[in-house]
This record gives sequence, C-alpha cells and structure tokens, in this order.
Amino acid sequence: MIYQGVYRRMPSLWCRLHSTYVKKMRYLSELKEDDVFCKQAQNSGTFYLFHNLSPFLQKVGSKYLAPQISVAEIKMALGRFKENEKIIEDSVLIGCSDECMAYFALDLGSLEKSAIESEFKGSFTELRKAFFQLDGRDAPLLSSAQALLRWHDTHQYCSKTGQPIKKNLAGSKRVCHTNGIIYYPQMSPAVITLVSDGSRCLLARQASFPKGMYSALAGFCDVGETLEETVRREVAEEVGLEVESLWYSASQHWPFLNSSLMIAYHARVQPQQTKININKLELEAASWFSLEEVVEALRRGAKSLKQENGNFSFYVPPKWAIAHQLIQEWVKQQQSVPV
Ligand SMILES: NC(=O)C1=CN([C@@H]2O[C@H](COP(=O)(O)OP(=O)(O)OC[C@H]3O[C@@H](n4cnc5c(N)ncnc54)[C@H](O)[C@@H]3O)[C@@H](O)[C@H]2O)C=CC1
Ligand SMILES: [Mg+2]
Repeated sequence: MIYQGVYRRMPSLWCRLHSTYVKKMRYLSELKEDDVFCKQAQNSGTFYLFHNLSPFLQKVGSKYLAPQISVAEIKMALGRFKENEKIIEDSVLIGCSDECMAYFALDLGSLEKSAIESEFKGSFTELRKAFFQLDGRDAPLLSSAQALLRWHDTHQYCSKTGQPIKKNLAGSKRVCHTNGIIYYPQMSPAVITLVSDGSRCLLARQASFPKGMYSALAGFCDVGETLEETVRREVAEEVGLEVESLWYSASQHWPFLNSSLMIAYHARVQPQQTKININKLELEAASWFSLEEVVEALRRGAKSLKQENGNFSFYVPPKWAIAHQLIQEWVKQQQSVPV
C-alpha cells in the first residue's frame, strides 16, 4: 500500500493532499492492518459502551443519544471496579471523526451493569427499543458496532481445528494461529422489495411485527442466487405473484436479529395478475394499498387507530428502516405520474 505509514510520518502534508473522506478511509484502513498503530489510536480514541450487546445511552427528551467516552474516563472507571485495563483491547474499531480520532465499541458485559450506569449517568438500553429514537449519526454507528461485537462474541474458535482464534486489535478479523485461517465478520444478504401493480403497492406483515405494522416483502438470499433471483423467488414464495420487472433502490445494514445487508428493490407485477396467495408459514397478512391509504399511513406515523368499521388502520416502519424509504419513493413516483 503506497500510503502505508505516510500518515504517521507527515500527517500535515498528508492531510493537505487528501479530502477529509479519503483521509478518514485510509486512516481506518491502516488501523485495521496494523495492531501497533491501532493500539496508539485506542489510547487517544473515544468509546461507545455496550453491556451484553445493549448500547449505553442517555435519554434527552424523547430522543436517545449515545455518548462518546474518553479512554481516560474508562481507565478511571475500570480502576474503581478493580478490572484489568487490558479489557480495552477487546474493543472494536467502528469509525473516526473528521480529525481522525478513532471511535471504538467496547462491551463491558463482565462488569456490573448498574455500577457502570451510575458511573457514566445513562442506561444500557436494548438496541431494538432505542433504534428509532436515535440521532441520525448514532443509529448506523451503533448498528454496525453491535453486529461486530456480536460476531466476535460468537466466533471464538476455529471451525477447522477447534483452537481459539485471535482478534486483531481493530476487530476487523480473527485468525487461527495453528493453520493461518482468517475469519472475517459476516453479514447475511437479504432483499427487501416493494411490489406495485402500477397504481397500488403490496404491504405485508409477519405475526412477530408490532400490531398494525405492515412492511415491504423481505427475505434472505440463498447460496448461488443473484439478488434479482432472490427478489423473484421471495415474492413468489411469500405472496404467490410473479415479478415482471424490478429496479434497485438502495441498501442498509440491519442489525436485527443478526447482521444483515438489506438490498432494496422496487418491483412490478402485471396489473391483471394481482391475486395474492399468502404463504401462511411466513406471513400473517398481505394486501394491496392505494396511494391515498399509504400517504395517510405515512402522515399518521407509528399509530394504529381503530376505524369506524372496527378494523385497525395500518402503519409503516419508521424512517430509519429502508422499507420506509422504499414506500416514500413509491409515493413520490406515483405523485409524479400524470393522470
Ligand atoms: N430494514 C427494514 O426495513 C426491514 C428489514 N427486515 C429484515 O429482513 C430480514 C429478512 O426478512 P425475513 O422475512 O425474516 O426473511 P425470510 O423471508 O427469508 O424468512 C426468514 C427465514 O429464512 C430462513 N433463513 C435463511 N437464511 C437465513 C439467514 N441467513 N438468517 C436468518 N434466517 C435465514 C430462516 O428459516 C428464517 O426463519 C430480517 O432480518 C428482517 O428483520 C424486514 C422488513 C423490513
Ligand atoms: Mg420474508
């Protein structure tokens, strides 16, 4: 790597030569490759704390904030709890500031939860509960931090030799020193598809969703499939429809239940082939919704109101979820179609 080490020898020259984004990406890449450099970064970096995978948060009004805690504060607290400072090396690198101050995530699950909560004045909150009230920058950061911490927690041994595998300092891989096998953190690719027949869109719910919430169709990729094949198969499996055309929208890391990469598509079915046939093993309900109904659901937010006919009105996933973005895009696209 041509830039290897230049950052450390001539930081000011290096910073003048590169945009902030390029500088940050190269800095992070170097930290992943070099344990000594990463150790230095740990000694001047800031930390997001977790306890058994629940992030440490402070509630401000209706919002949750994830405070960054300095290494000095963590060392002081560890001293008070009589815990070895070496635990800091279990942290994982999750990003850096524009000034190249590294961010790490550290799980303090071995310490007493309430003691850390009163030390740092906040609480460890289940990510699923807090996710949608998090600040715009914190949500993706905590989502990837939790996924990385979970992966390290569940991948402690080599699946070939059964020997313990060792994390590099940044946490970007684990290595079996008996046979040199390198393990990289995994995530499962999954597609999410908003199906339309040209004037309506199809939303569905699983029994496990909160009452009243409907979303786009989602499903994991099978080995060997292209993303387009997954979209077609999932739509056929879950609602018995054949996709005529599809186009890519965007992607998102999704931490629940395990780490997934959600790849989002819009799809069209033929207007004369819209009869839904639900796979009851996967879905509780699925229906076509008009533009007016979807616009009203977006406006209402996360509330399911009882209507005059006794049925409950539906709502859609909150704005951080890529399903929400697909639905917003569909609405915009419908509203721009001349009538
Ligand atoms: N970000 C968003 O807006 C949304 C995200 N999602 C996420 O999409 C993902 C996929 O949706 P589902 O309908 O549950 O998938 P799915 O339709 O493929 O069904 C889940 C089943 O697939 C099997 N499966 C195959 N490969 C798997 C893997 N790598 N990991 C786990 N299970 C696997 C399991 O039997 C599991 O019960 C879920 O993680 C869900 O949380 C779902 C809706 C909205
Ligand atoms: Mg599904």
